[in-house]
Amino acid sequence: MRTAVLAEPTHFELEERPRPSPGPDDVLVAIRDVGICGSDIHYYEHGRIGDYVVDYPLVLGHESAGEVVEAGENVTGLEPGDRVALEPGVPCRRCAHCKRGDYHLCEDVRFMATPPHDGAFAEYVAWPADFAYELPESVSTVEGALCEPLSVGIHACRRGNVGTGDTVLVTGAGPIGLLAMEAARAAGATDIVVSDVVGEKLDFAAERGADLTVDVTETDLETAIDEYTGGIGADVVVEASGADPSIQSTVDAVRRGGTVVLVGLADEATVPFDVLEVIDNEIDVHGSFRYKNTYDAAVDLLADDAVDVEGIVDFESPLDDVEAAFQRAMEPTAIKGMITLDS
Ligand SMILES: NC(=O)c1ccc[n+]([C@@H]2O[C@H](COP(=O)([O-])OP(=O)(O)OC[C@H]3O[C@@H](n4cnc5c(N)ncnc54)[C@H](O)[C@@H]3O)[C@@H](O)[C@H]2O)c1
Ligand SMILES: C[C@@H](O)[C@H](N)C(=O)O
Repeated sequence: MRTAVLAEPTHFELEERPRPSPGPDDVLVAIRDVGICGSDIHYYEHGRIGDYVVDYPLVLGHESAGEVVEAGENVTGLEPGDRVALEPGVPCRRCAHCKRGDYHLCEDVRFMATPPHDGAFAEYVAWPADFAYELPESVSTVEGALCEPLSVGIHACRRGNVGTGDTVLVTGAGPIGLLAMEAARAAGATDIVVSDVVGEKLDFAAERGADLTVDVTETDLETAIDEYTGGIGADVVVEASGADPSIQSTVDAVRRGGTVVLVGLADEATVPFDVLEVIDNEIDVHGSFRYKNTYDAAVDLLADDAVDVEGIVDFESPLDDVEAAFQRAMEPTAIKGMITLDS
């Protein structure tokens, strides 16, 4: 099968590799669409993210969907011809975290495209059937692939307990912020404010329904939120930029008794943070790591047309052009590139 392999920093090679064989509990999936995520770009450019260091060659891509072509002997509920979204992190199922139900915190998770595990920029992937979610007729495989970043947004909104009538501030209008905005709206938020430092990103967020956008290079975020909420502050802040100033501003923008959800990964582990504001204002600060039990919800939201994910895709490229696609994805105004594979 054709496979795009990251052979060295900033260089892919197209290789012929053997088609994987599904185990008894797996499905073999002919991949149709794979999104390019910021973490793929980071591995492409820098060869590492924190302690995860690429041992070349590595297959990138973890936002994937395709068509089942073979099902292992124990698989029930999926058969050849079914279209599925693949949840990329398969946990050990045995550790204390898995047994508590926090399978996304499993330390032995096999997560696609996270060293040393290969991802989905390939014609076929064999994957455990219980981490493959059937897509109804009305949901495309592009949408199936985007269940992954949508899941990050759903999990963040669950961590923030976003509810009916809430005002939610999303800081950062990249794919994660835009899809957190979708998830917040679907969870009942009626007012969504989005901040960024790039005007084009904010224009795009406004086109997609943000009620207010704030360019923090021009306007003070706390002042803008105060004006919008009559001095109260946002009920929930979802921090989706990873930028230090944005992380610091969350505690000023949230209301007393509100919740801050930290999704964006800061460059450094330590960011100065006003803990007295957190204490005096009883602010709940939650980390949000990947997701758990979100794929069924993501597929249902898509089937109900309750979220728009496909609209964030700004270009599609074939597997053969993966290198050019990554170069394009690195442009400052790019949002989401999609690698498409022929049937
Ligand atoms: N916690 C998790 O499980 C998880 C999962 C996926 C991604 N992430 C992280 O979430 C973040 C967002 O991911 P993405 O793919 O959307 O990234 P992205 O780089 O595409 O988007 C980040 C956005 O933040 C904007 N930004 C920069 N400085 C800002 C500031 N001071 N205020 C407001 N916005 C600012 C950028 O212009 C950009 O539009 C990244 O840090 C990523 O690593 C975390
Ligand atoms: C969750 C996923 O999208 C993220 N890029 C990660 O590797 O954790």
